[in-house]
Amino acid sequence: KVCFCDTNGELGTKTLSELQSKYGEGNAMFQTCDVSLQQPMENLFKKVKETFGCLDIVCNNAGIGGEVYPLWEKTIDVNLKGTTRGTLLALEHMRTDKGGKGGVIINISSAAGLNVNPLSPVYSATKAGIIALTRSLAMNSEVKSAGVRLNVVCPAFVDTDLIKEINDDNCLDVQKASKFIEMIGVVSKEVVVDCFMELVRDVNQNGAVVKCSKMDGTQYTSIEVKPVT
Ligand SMILES: NC(=O)C1=CN([C@@H]2O[C@H](COP(=O)(O)OP(=O)(O)OC[C@H]3O[C@@H](n4cnc5c(N)ncnc54)[C@H](O)[C@@H]3O)[C@@H](O)[C@H]2O)C=CC1
Ligand SMILES: CC/C=C\C[C@H](O)[C@H](O)/C=C/C=C/C=C\C=C\C(=O)C/C=C\CCC(=O)O
Repeated sequence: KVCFCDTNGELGTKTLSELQSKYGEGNAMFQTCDVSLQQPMENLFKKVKETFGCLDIVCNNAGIGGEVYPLWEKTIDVNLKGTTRGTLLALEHMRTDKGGKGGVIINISSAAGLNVNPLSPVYSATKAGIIALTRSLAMNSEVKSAGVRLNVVCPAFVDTDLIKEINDDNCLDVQKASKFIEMIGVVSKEVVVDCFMELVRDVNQNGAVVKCSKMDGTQYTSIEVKPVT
């Protein structure tokens, strides 16, 4: 069973029909919802719990690019605040100490958050924030005891609309970006899905940061962690 949300109602409804005809009407739900808004997101999580009984897997995936005002602020609202909101709501519904059944949260960051990207600094900062948020919660002893794992996927370039829409609003130098993307290469959506599924299925993965790139393949990063006592 799956529920997904998007601000694009038309695309969401089309995808919902496809999922329902493949997996059955009662097994897929779509809600138009903006991840940057608290109340609609709270309502959505409640609705999923009422409809499906519990939440086992949550993916915070919504993301945009924007480097000039007011788009840079929206980029922080959607990418960093939206992912934080979705993560905290997911935790609330999944934690065994709050009546949940445990589960796994997968957040979608970017290689731009692992590395730096001088052509999209605001985007890059939001994606670095997502990595820090996810790893920090994954290492929190109370979250661990409550049966929730958190992992993060950092794709380099993926064949989606996001990289087809590079312009002066979301990039500081479109020509340089195009050359950079050509150099790194672009992976298919399936590569990211495989990585996502591995992090869902492997119960030993908690706090994992995985980069998927055409140039380097799929790599688990190793960042030294000094345990907080
Ligand atoms: N395409 C790429 O090269 C890469 C993408 N990513 C990340 O992957 C994730 C998915 O992006 P793509 O599928 O590539 O882009 P996309 O542009 O095809 O899809 C993003 C989706 O998010 C939705 N969305 C935007 N703002 C929203 C909001 N406020 N609330 C709810 N939904 C909203 C859009 O309507 C769209 O359907 C994003 O977080 C992106 O930053 C990360 C690295 C590389
Ligand atoms: C170069 C892109 C510039 C602008 C793009 C816009 O901001 C756009 O809206 C979205 C960008 C999405 C970027 C996705 C991935 C970015 C990856 C990197 O910047 C770094 C990739 C590889 C670095 C080499 C490595 O670490 O392996």
